[in-house]
Amino acid sequence: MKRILAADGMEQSAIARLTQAGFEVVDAHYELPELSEKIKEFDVIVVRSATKVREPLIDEAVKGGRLKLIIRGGVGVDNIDVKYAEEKGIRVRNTPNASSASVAELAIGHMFNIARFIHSANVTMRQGQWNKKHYNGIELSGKTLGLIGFGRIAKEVAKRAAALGMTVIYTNRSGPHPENEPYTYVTLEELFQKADFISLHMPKLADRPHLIGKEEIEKMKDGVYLINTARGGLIDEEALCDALDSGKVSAAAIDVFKEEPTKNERLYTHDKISMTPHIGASTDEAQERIGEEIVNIILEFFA
Ligand SMILES: NC(=O)C1=CN([C@@H]2O[C@H](COP(=O)(O)OP(=O)(O)OC[C@H]3O[C@@H](n4cnc5c(N)ncnc54)[C@H](O)[C@@H]3O)[C@@H](O)[C@H]2O)C=CC1
Ligand SMILES: O=C(O)CCC(=O)C(=O)O
Repeated sequence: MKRILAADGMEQSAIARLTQAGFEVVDAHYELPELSEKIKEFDVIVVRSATKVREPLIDEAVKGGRLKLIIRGGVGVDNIDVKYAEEKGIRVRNTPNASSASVAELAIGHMFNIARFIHSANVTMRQGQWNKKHYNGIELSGKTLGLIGFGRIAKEVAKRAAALGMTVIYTNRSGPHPENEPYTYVTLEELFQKADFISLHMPKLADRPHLIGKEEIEKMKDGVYLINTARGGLIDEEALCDALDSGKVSAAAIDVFKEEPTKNERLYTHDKISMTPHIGASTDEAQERIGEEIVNIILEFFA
């Protein structure tokens, strides 16, 4: 019987379908070094973002001679040493489509938060304060939203932002494409100059720690709003805090952190940041779709 380790949880309906199809699913999270031993007993490991599948763990799996497939229940595979696994004959798959709408909705929600101080007002009202005078915000309507990366999630953000009356510009690695109309392609430099809101929707960089640091922030409009629901560290956290303190950046929204859970106290105590603990894909709908995709990948793989 093929054995599947759901290392970071899996939808019950997906577990039921796999069990029905004759697989044994173990829904358990192990930390290293225990995971290095456990992984030898499985044909498939399914992870979200908590479990890191790095070279040493892959070496242990290879010693076990059983692991054939690593599935990332999600989009970003930066927690898996993909090339190394594939070199060792272990396939790596992800579920690229399942969570786009959920992440897009979270990004838009964060934009409303920071434009209207919703995140701060929630905190201060719970403390018994009535800070009406402090919370004069701005409208999203009429503002320019710059999207960095224009893949599945950014396209969902663009649709929603356009419906709110925002002008959407984007930049990505592949350049302009007629399919992306009516949104306007710009270079990264142009985007920095033109955007009132900047939202990141691209993978973690392989060759450098961050995309946006002090220098890049200086090129942006005064009072810009930054949103990162992509990957932690794409915006340098210290440079961001400095820019929030100086007022160069009006406010920021962050779902993803350089280290998770974040220990950056300056960041998580900053009242100009609307933050969530990496919950972009944490909706019933996204997790159901992810579960379905995982089942389909496994059934197809072992067909
Ligand atoms: N907060 C959360 O829970 C979630 C976060 N994510 C993150 O969102 C990212 C984007 O997801 P999708 O839109 O589904 O991916 P996608 O693969 O559909 O799109 C990625 C886009 O980024 C662009 N890109 C890649 N490298 C770039 C660079 N150096 N500069 C500019 N553009 C670049 C690509 O050309 C493409 O347009 C994922 O890589 C993942 O890190 C994804 C799902 C959930
Ligand atoms: O599994 C999660 O909750 C994280 C989702 C994510 O970041 C991704 O799919 O890339």
